[in-house]
Amino acid sequence: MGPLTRDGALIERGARARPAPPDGAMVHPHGRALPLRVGTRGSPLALWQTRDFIALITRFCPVLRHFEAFQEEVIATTGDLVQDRPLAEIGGKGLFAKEIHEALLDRRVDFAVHSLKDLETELPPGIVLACTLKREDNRDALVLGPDCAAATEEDPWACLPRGALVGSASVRRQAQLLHARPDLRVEPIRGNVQTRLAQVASGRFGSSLLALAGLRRLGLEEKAGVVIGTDAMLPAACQGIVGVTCRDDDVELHELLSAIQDHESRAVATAERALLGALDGSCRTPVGGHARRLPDGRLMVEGLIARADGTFLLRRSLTGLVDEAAELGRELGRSLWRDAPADVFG
Ligand SMILES: NCc1[nH]cc(CCC(=O)O)c1CC(=O)O
Repeated sequence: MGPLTRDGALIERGARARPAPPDGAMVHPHGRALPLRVGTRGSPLALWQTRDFIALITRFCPVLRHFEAFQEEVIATTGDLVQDRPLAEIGGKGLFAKEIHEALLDRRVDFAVHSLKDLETELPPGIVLACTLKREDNRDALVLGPDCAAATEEDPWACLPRGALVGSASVRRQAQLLHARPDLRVEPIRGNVQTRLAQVASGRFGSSLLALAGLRRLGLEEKAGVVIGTDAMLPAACQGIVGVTCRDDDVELHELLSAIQDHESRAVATAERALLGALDGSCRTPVGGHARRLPDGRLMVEGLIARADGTFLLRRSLTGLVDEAAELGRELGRSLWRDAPADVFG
């Protein structure tokens, strides 16, 4: 195995997993059968993230570079299959991961790559979050249609005309937008990033809110008309972070995966997932979370809970030691939970 230090700037882009060679399983020095089967959703963003991860792990484990070491298994999830309704209506948690967890537990795949913000805080027994990658920018961005004005620095919403229709299926984005701009209308927009962009370009929606991370990974950053600062819109917990799951009894793979983990990202993910867990809302509950390291090394966690129509919004922060990331997130979550009206929990 090669050196396990990580240099985010050196990640190879666009590496592709290939099918296993016809002459059967290969064995790598730890006695493990190759190829390793990687579970992934099939959206362009999911595939990009999976291939980026394969490039990364290959970099740190050169032995995997010399073989056709990975095999992608594309898995359709409930979140992918239901395109005609907002996910909040379907209910339940982990709509983008259930089928992927099942594939892991059935040993149809060895590990899986996820957008961590779509992964439920309590994983099924037998599955662990083995690794989190360096966080991409976690801010949201406005994609602007032809009727929008030029963006200004001081007011990110000023470019939206009065009464404009904004496409978003996220109650978190909707609540914060309506809180700032009660004149706007928000209607659900679904589908992958490209589909949403097309619906703004066609005029069906005046604008849309998307994660900057997704646009950037897909090479579509120029579509971000305005990048919304976290003061104006608190991102979703773990937005911009890719996480990798495996079976907890797969000790050697777990070790390999956790060796390439980004520790900073793990700390903020731990705090943000604990915050989310403590709030215990339904997927109709608008919740935001953002943790970051301060220059003095401590961890600051910000959290937000709101009513979907924007008529209630509570935002607080808590600062503490990085080693207590989970406790910090949980305590902040509990404090928000105590002071939010019952109806926001859906
Ligand atoms: N729910 C879909 C989803 N899951 C992760 C991302 C963006 C990438 C990331 O957060 O890492 C997106 C698209 C979006 O919210 O615009």
